[in-house]
Amino acid sequence: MKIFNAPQIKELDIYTLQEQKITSAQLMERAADKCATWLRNKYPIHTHFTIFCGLGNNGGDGLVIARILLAHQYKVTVYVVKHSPNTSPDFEENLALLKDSITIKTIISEKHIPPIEEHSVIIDAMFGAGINRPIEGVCKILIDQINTLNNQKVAIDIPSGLPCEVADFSKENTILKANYTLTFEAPKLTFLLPKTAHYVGNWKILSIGLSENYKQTIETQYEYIQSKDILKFTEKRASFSHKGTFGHVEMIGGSYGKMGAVVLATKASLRIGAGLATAYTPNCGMQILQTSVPEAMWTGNLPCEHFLEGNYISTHKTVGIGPGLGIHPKTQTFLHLVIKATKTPMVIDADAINILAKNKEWLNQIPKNSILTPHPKEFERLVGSFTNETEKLQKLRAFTATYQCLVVLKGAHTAIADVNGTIYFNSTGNPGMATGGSGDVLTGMIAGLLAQKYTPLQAAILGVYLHGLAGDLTIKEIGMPSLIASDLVNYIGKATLHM
Ligand SMILES: NC(=O)C1=CN([C@@H]2O[C@H](COP(=O)(O)OP(=O)(O)OC[C@H]3O[C@@H](n4cnc5c(N)ncnc54)[C@H](OP(=O)(O)O)[C@@H]3O)[C@@H](O)[C@H]2O)[C@H](O)CC1
Ligand SMILES: [K+]
Repeated sequence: MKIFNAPQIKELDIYTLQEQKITSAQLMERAADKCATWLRNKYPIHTHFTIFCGLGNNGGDGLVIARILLAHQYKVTVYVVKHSPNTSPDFEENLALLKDSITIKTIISEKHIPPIEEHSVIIDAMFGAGINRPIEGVCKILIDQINTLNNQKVAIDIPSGLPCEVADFSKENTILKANYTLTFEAPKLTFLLPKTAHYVGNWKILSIGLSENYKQTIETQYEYIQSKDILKFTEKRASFSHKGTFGHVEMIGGSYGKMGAVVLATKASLRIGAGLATAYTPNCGMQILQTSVPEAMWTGNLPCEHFLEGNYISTHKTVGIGPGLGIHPKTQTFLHLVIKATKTPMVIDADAINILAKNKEWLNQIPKNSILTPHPKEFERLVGSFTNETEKLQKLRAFTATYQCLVVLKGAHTAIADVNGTIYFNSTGNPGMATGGSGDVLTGMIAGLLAQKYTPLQAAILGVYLHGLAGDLTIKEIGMPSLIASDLVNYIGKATLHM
């Protein structure tokens, strides 16, 4: 699903009105009706709503929602925050319609800000996608006050003050903190970024029937990955397949005391469907690997006992490297040899990333279209520090362009940055997955998919999506705090049933 910025949403609106031969007021009615339906399903009939409306179309949505809720016997109080002489035509039209049903109160200055009933649900329809500068004056005072209240707060389209994309003013801006956000058609970029996501609460996408034809023509820098995006490229197995059909993963890593990471990654590569897997570890890993993953083969390189060192000869398998690797100087040299000897895309994780961060001149030598899977701290080691989300995304794009690789930046809504600059955000996963070994499982899954001849972008997207889904399925059974990385491996199979 594409993620649009504010000008793109406007374009899409205008095209939709022409294509469907409807007025903007009819589109507003459709959008507000979706919100009202959601509210009616969630809140029982005696619920009181306090709706704060701005003067543009977000405010117009609020007025229509009020009209619909009133018609369904809800108790509704509406305030229009009059911060400017300008109003939108659809706001005016709906203000006139609502005036027939209730008295609408106006907030012009601080003294008009009302006390709010303790159990009233606050609907935020002050500013939506049209926000273009910091909020000041009476709106700021009102939002600051609302943010101190424990009432449930439902934002329409976007919490007031939050831009669709990160803007220069978002850092010091006043933003309403919602429990729920009912957003139209597609999520906004700021819903997916760590510094701004907490304003949005639980968000729901409400489809308002914008032109699918026109969406196809809009080029976006961001996408949101859902199950239907995955289904486009997953492949069924042909009847006459054999284990060679599904590739051979070579999982390189491990050091004394950190062998579990390779166990998890190797198992995950097999669970996601690689035909064969070989774990490549120091000698101290041989018995551990052979016992805990009997399906995999083992190889090492004498005389490395506790960490990998020495020579490396490629056997042209699909390489994943990093889990449990350590950063011993001899291991660093070994990693350089692996990178130079490997000619096809590889998965680079954990200490392999940390070693590259110490030896940046080697980055130019990694095979084209390789996939690096850093967590935020590892990413920072690679690209240097960043002060805000815009800078982080810029650095992410610059990195993939410079080194012609993909980056999987792990976290809530893991971001997959393609070589061409598109960034895909994941929709699966949960905080229970913030646990040791979770990343090693992901490395194994992506390597296993690469071995099965998915393209690097497909392998990264599919691996991240299914990894998150395995986590979501796990917590349904055992809860979040109990989730450990081995559970993720065990639930890969169930996750793939959704493909
Ligand atoms: N396709 C859709 O998604 C649909 C969305 N709808 C709703 O429409 C809004 C967007 O409406 P819009 O009128 O464009 O914008 P807003 O209501 O968010 O803002 C109105 C004006 O407010 C001014 N503004 C901006 N920032 C500030 C500020 N900090 N302080 C004061 N005023 C501000 C600005 O006008 P200026 O001329 O003053 O610059 C805005 O234009 C969308 O979010 C949905 O809720 C439709 O209802 C259906 C289709
Ligand atoms: K809003």
